[in-house]
Amino acid sequence: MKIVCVGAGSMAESMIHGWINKRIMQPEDISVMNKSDLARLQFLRDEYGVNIVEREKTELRQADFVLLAMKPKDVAAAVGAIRDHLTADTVILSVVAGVSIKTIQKHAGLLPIARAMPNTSARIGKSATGVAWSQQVTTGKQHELRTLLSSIGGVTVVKEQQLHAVTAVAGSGPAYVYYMAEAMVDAAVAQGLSLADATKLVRQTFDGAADMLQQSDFGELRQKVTSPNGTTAAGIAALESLQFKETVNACVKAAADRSQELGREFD
Ligand SMILES: NC(=O)C1=CN([C@@H]2O[C@H](COP(=O)(O)OP(=O)(O)OC[C@H]3O[C@@H](n4cnc5c(N)ncnc54)[C@H](OP(=O)(O)O)[C@@H]3O)[C@@H](O)[C@H]2O)C=CC1
Ligand SMILES: O=C(O)[C@@H]1CCC=N1
Repeated sequence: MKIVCVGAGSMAESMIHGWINKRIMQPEDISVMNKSDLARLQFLRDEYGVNIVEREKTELRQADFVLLAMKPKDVAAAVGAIRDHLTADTVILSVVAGVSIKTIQKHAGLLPIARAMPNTSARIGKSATGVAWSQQVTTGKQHELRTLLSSIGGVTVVKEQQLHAVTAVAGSGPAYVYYMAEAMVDAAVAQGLSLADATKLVRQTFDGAADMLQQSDFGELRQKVTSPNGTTAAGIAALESLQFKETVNACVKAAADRSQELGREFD
């Protein structure tokens, strides 16, 4: 299997790292290209052993999958520059937020398109990825896609329209978790801990809780920590009085709305 990554930023790197780490892909079967940043391509070549797409772009003709990993605003130009080098059975795998299969086909022609929404935990094989594909993607290619995506984490097949929600909760999700971790460190420092101790304690708390989340119901886990009239109950009451769940709902809704908006803006 050969893959060309069009767009070589943080998402492409996370996926490349995951594929190579899990030995799903050999580095020599992966090629990278971007708009102008040659130093970035050279870094990826030196770090992972991948190829840089040559001026003639022959790598594209040989590709089974072409990963689109640029910002939504750059899709039209990027696809325009590669479309004449693609064959009819190249599958385009887009991780671009918001931009629909229909829009990509408008630029690329009626090729098989898959849209996936991974997150940066792909780097350590722990992405939460949602995926949808067009009817042109054959059963064999669907199987290869699942192999590719499951090598970077868990895969959930959804309807294309549901990718906005997947993006809002799982694509952007790691950033919310990091933000919560930052807030907990700040709060711990305000309660008298050193920054180093606060950071160590919060890191370990997230690590343990993330493992526990795999084993039981979320609400049950919370109940087990919460003694009647104890410290956790006091903390959760403060979160409730400040409408924490409503705040999280507003956060996920804003991200999903932005995903829809990006889709409209770059159609
Ligand atoms: N970061 C994340 O957590 C996630 C991101 N995504 C999606 O992945 C996509 C990429 O995000 P991310 O990796 O963070 O972005 P980056 O800004 O890190 O990388 C964008 C890449 O696109 C390249 N590019 C821009 N224009 C073109 C072009 N015309 N032809 C070829 N390459 C081009 C840039 O090249 P150059 O530097 O030369 O301009 C750069 O390599 C986005 O659409 C985002 O929605 C999806 C899931 C998670
Ligand atoms: O912020 C973004 O637009 C991208 C999509 C999901 C994560 N990062």
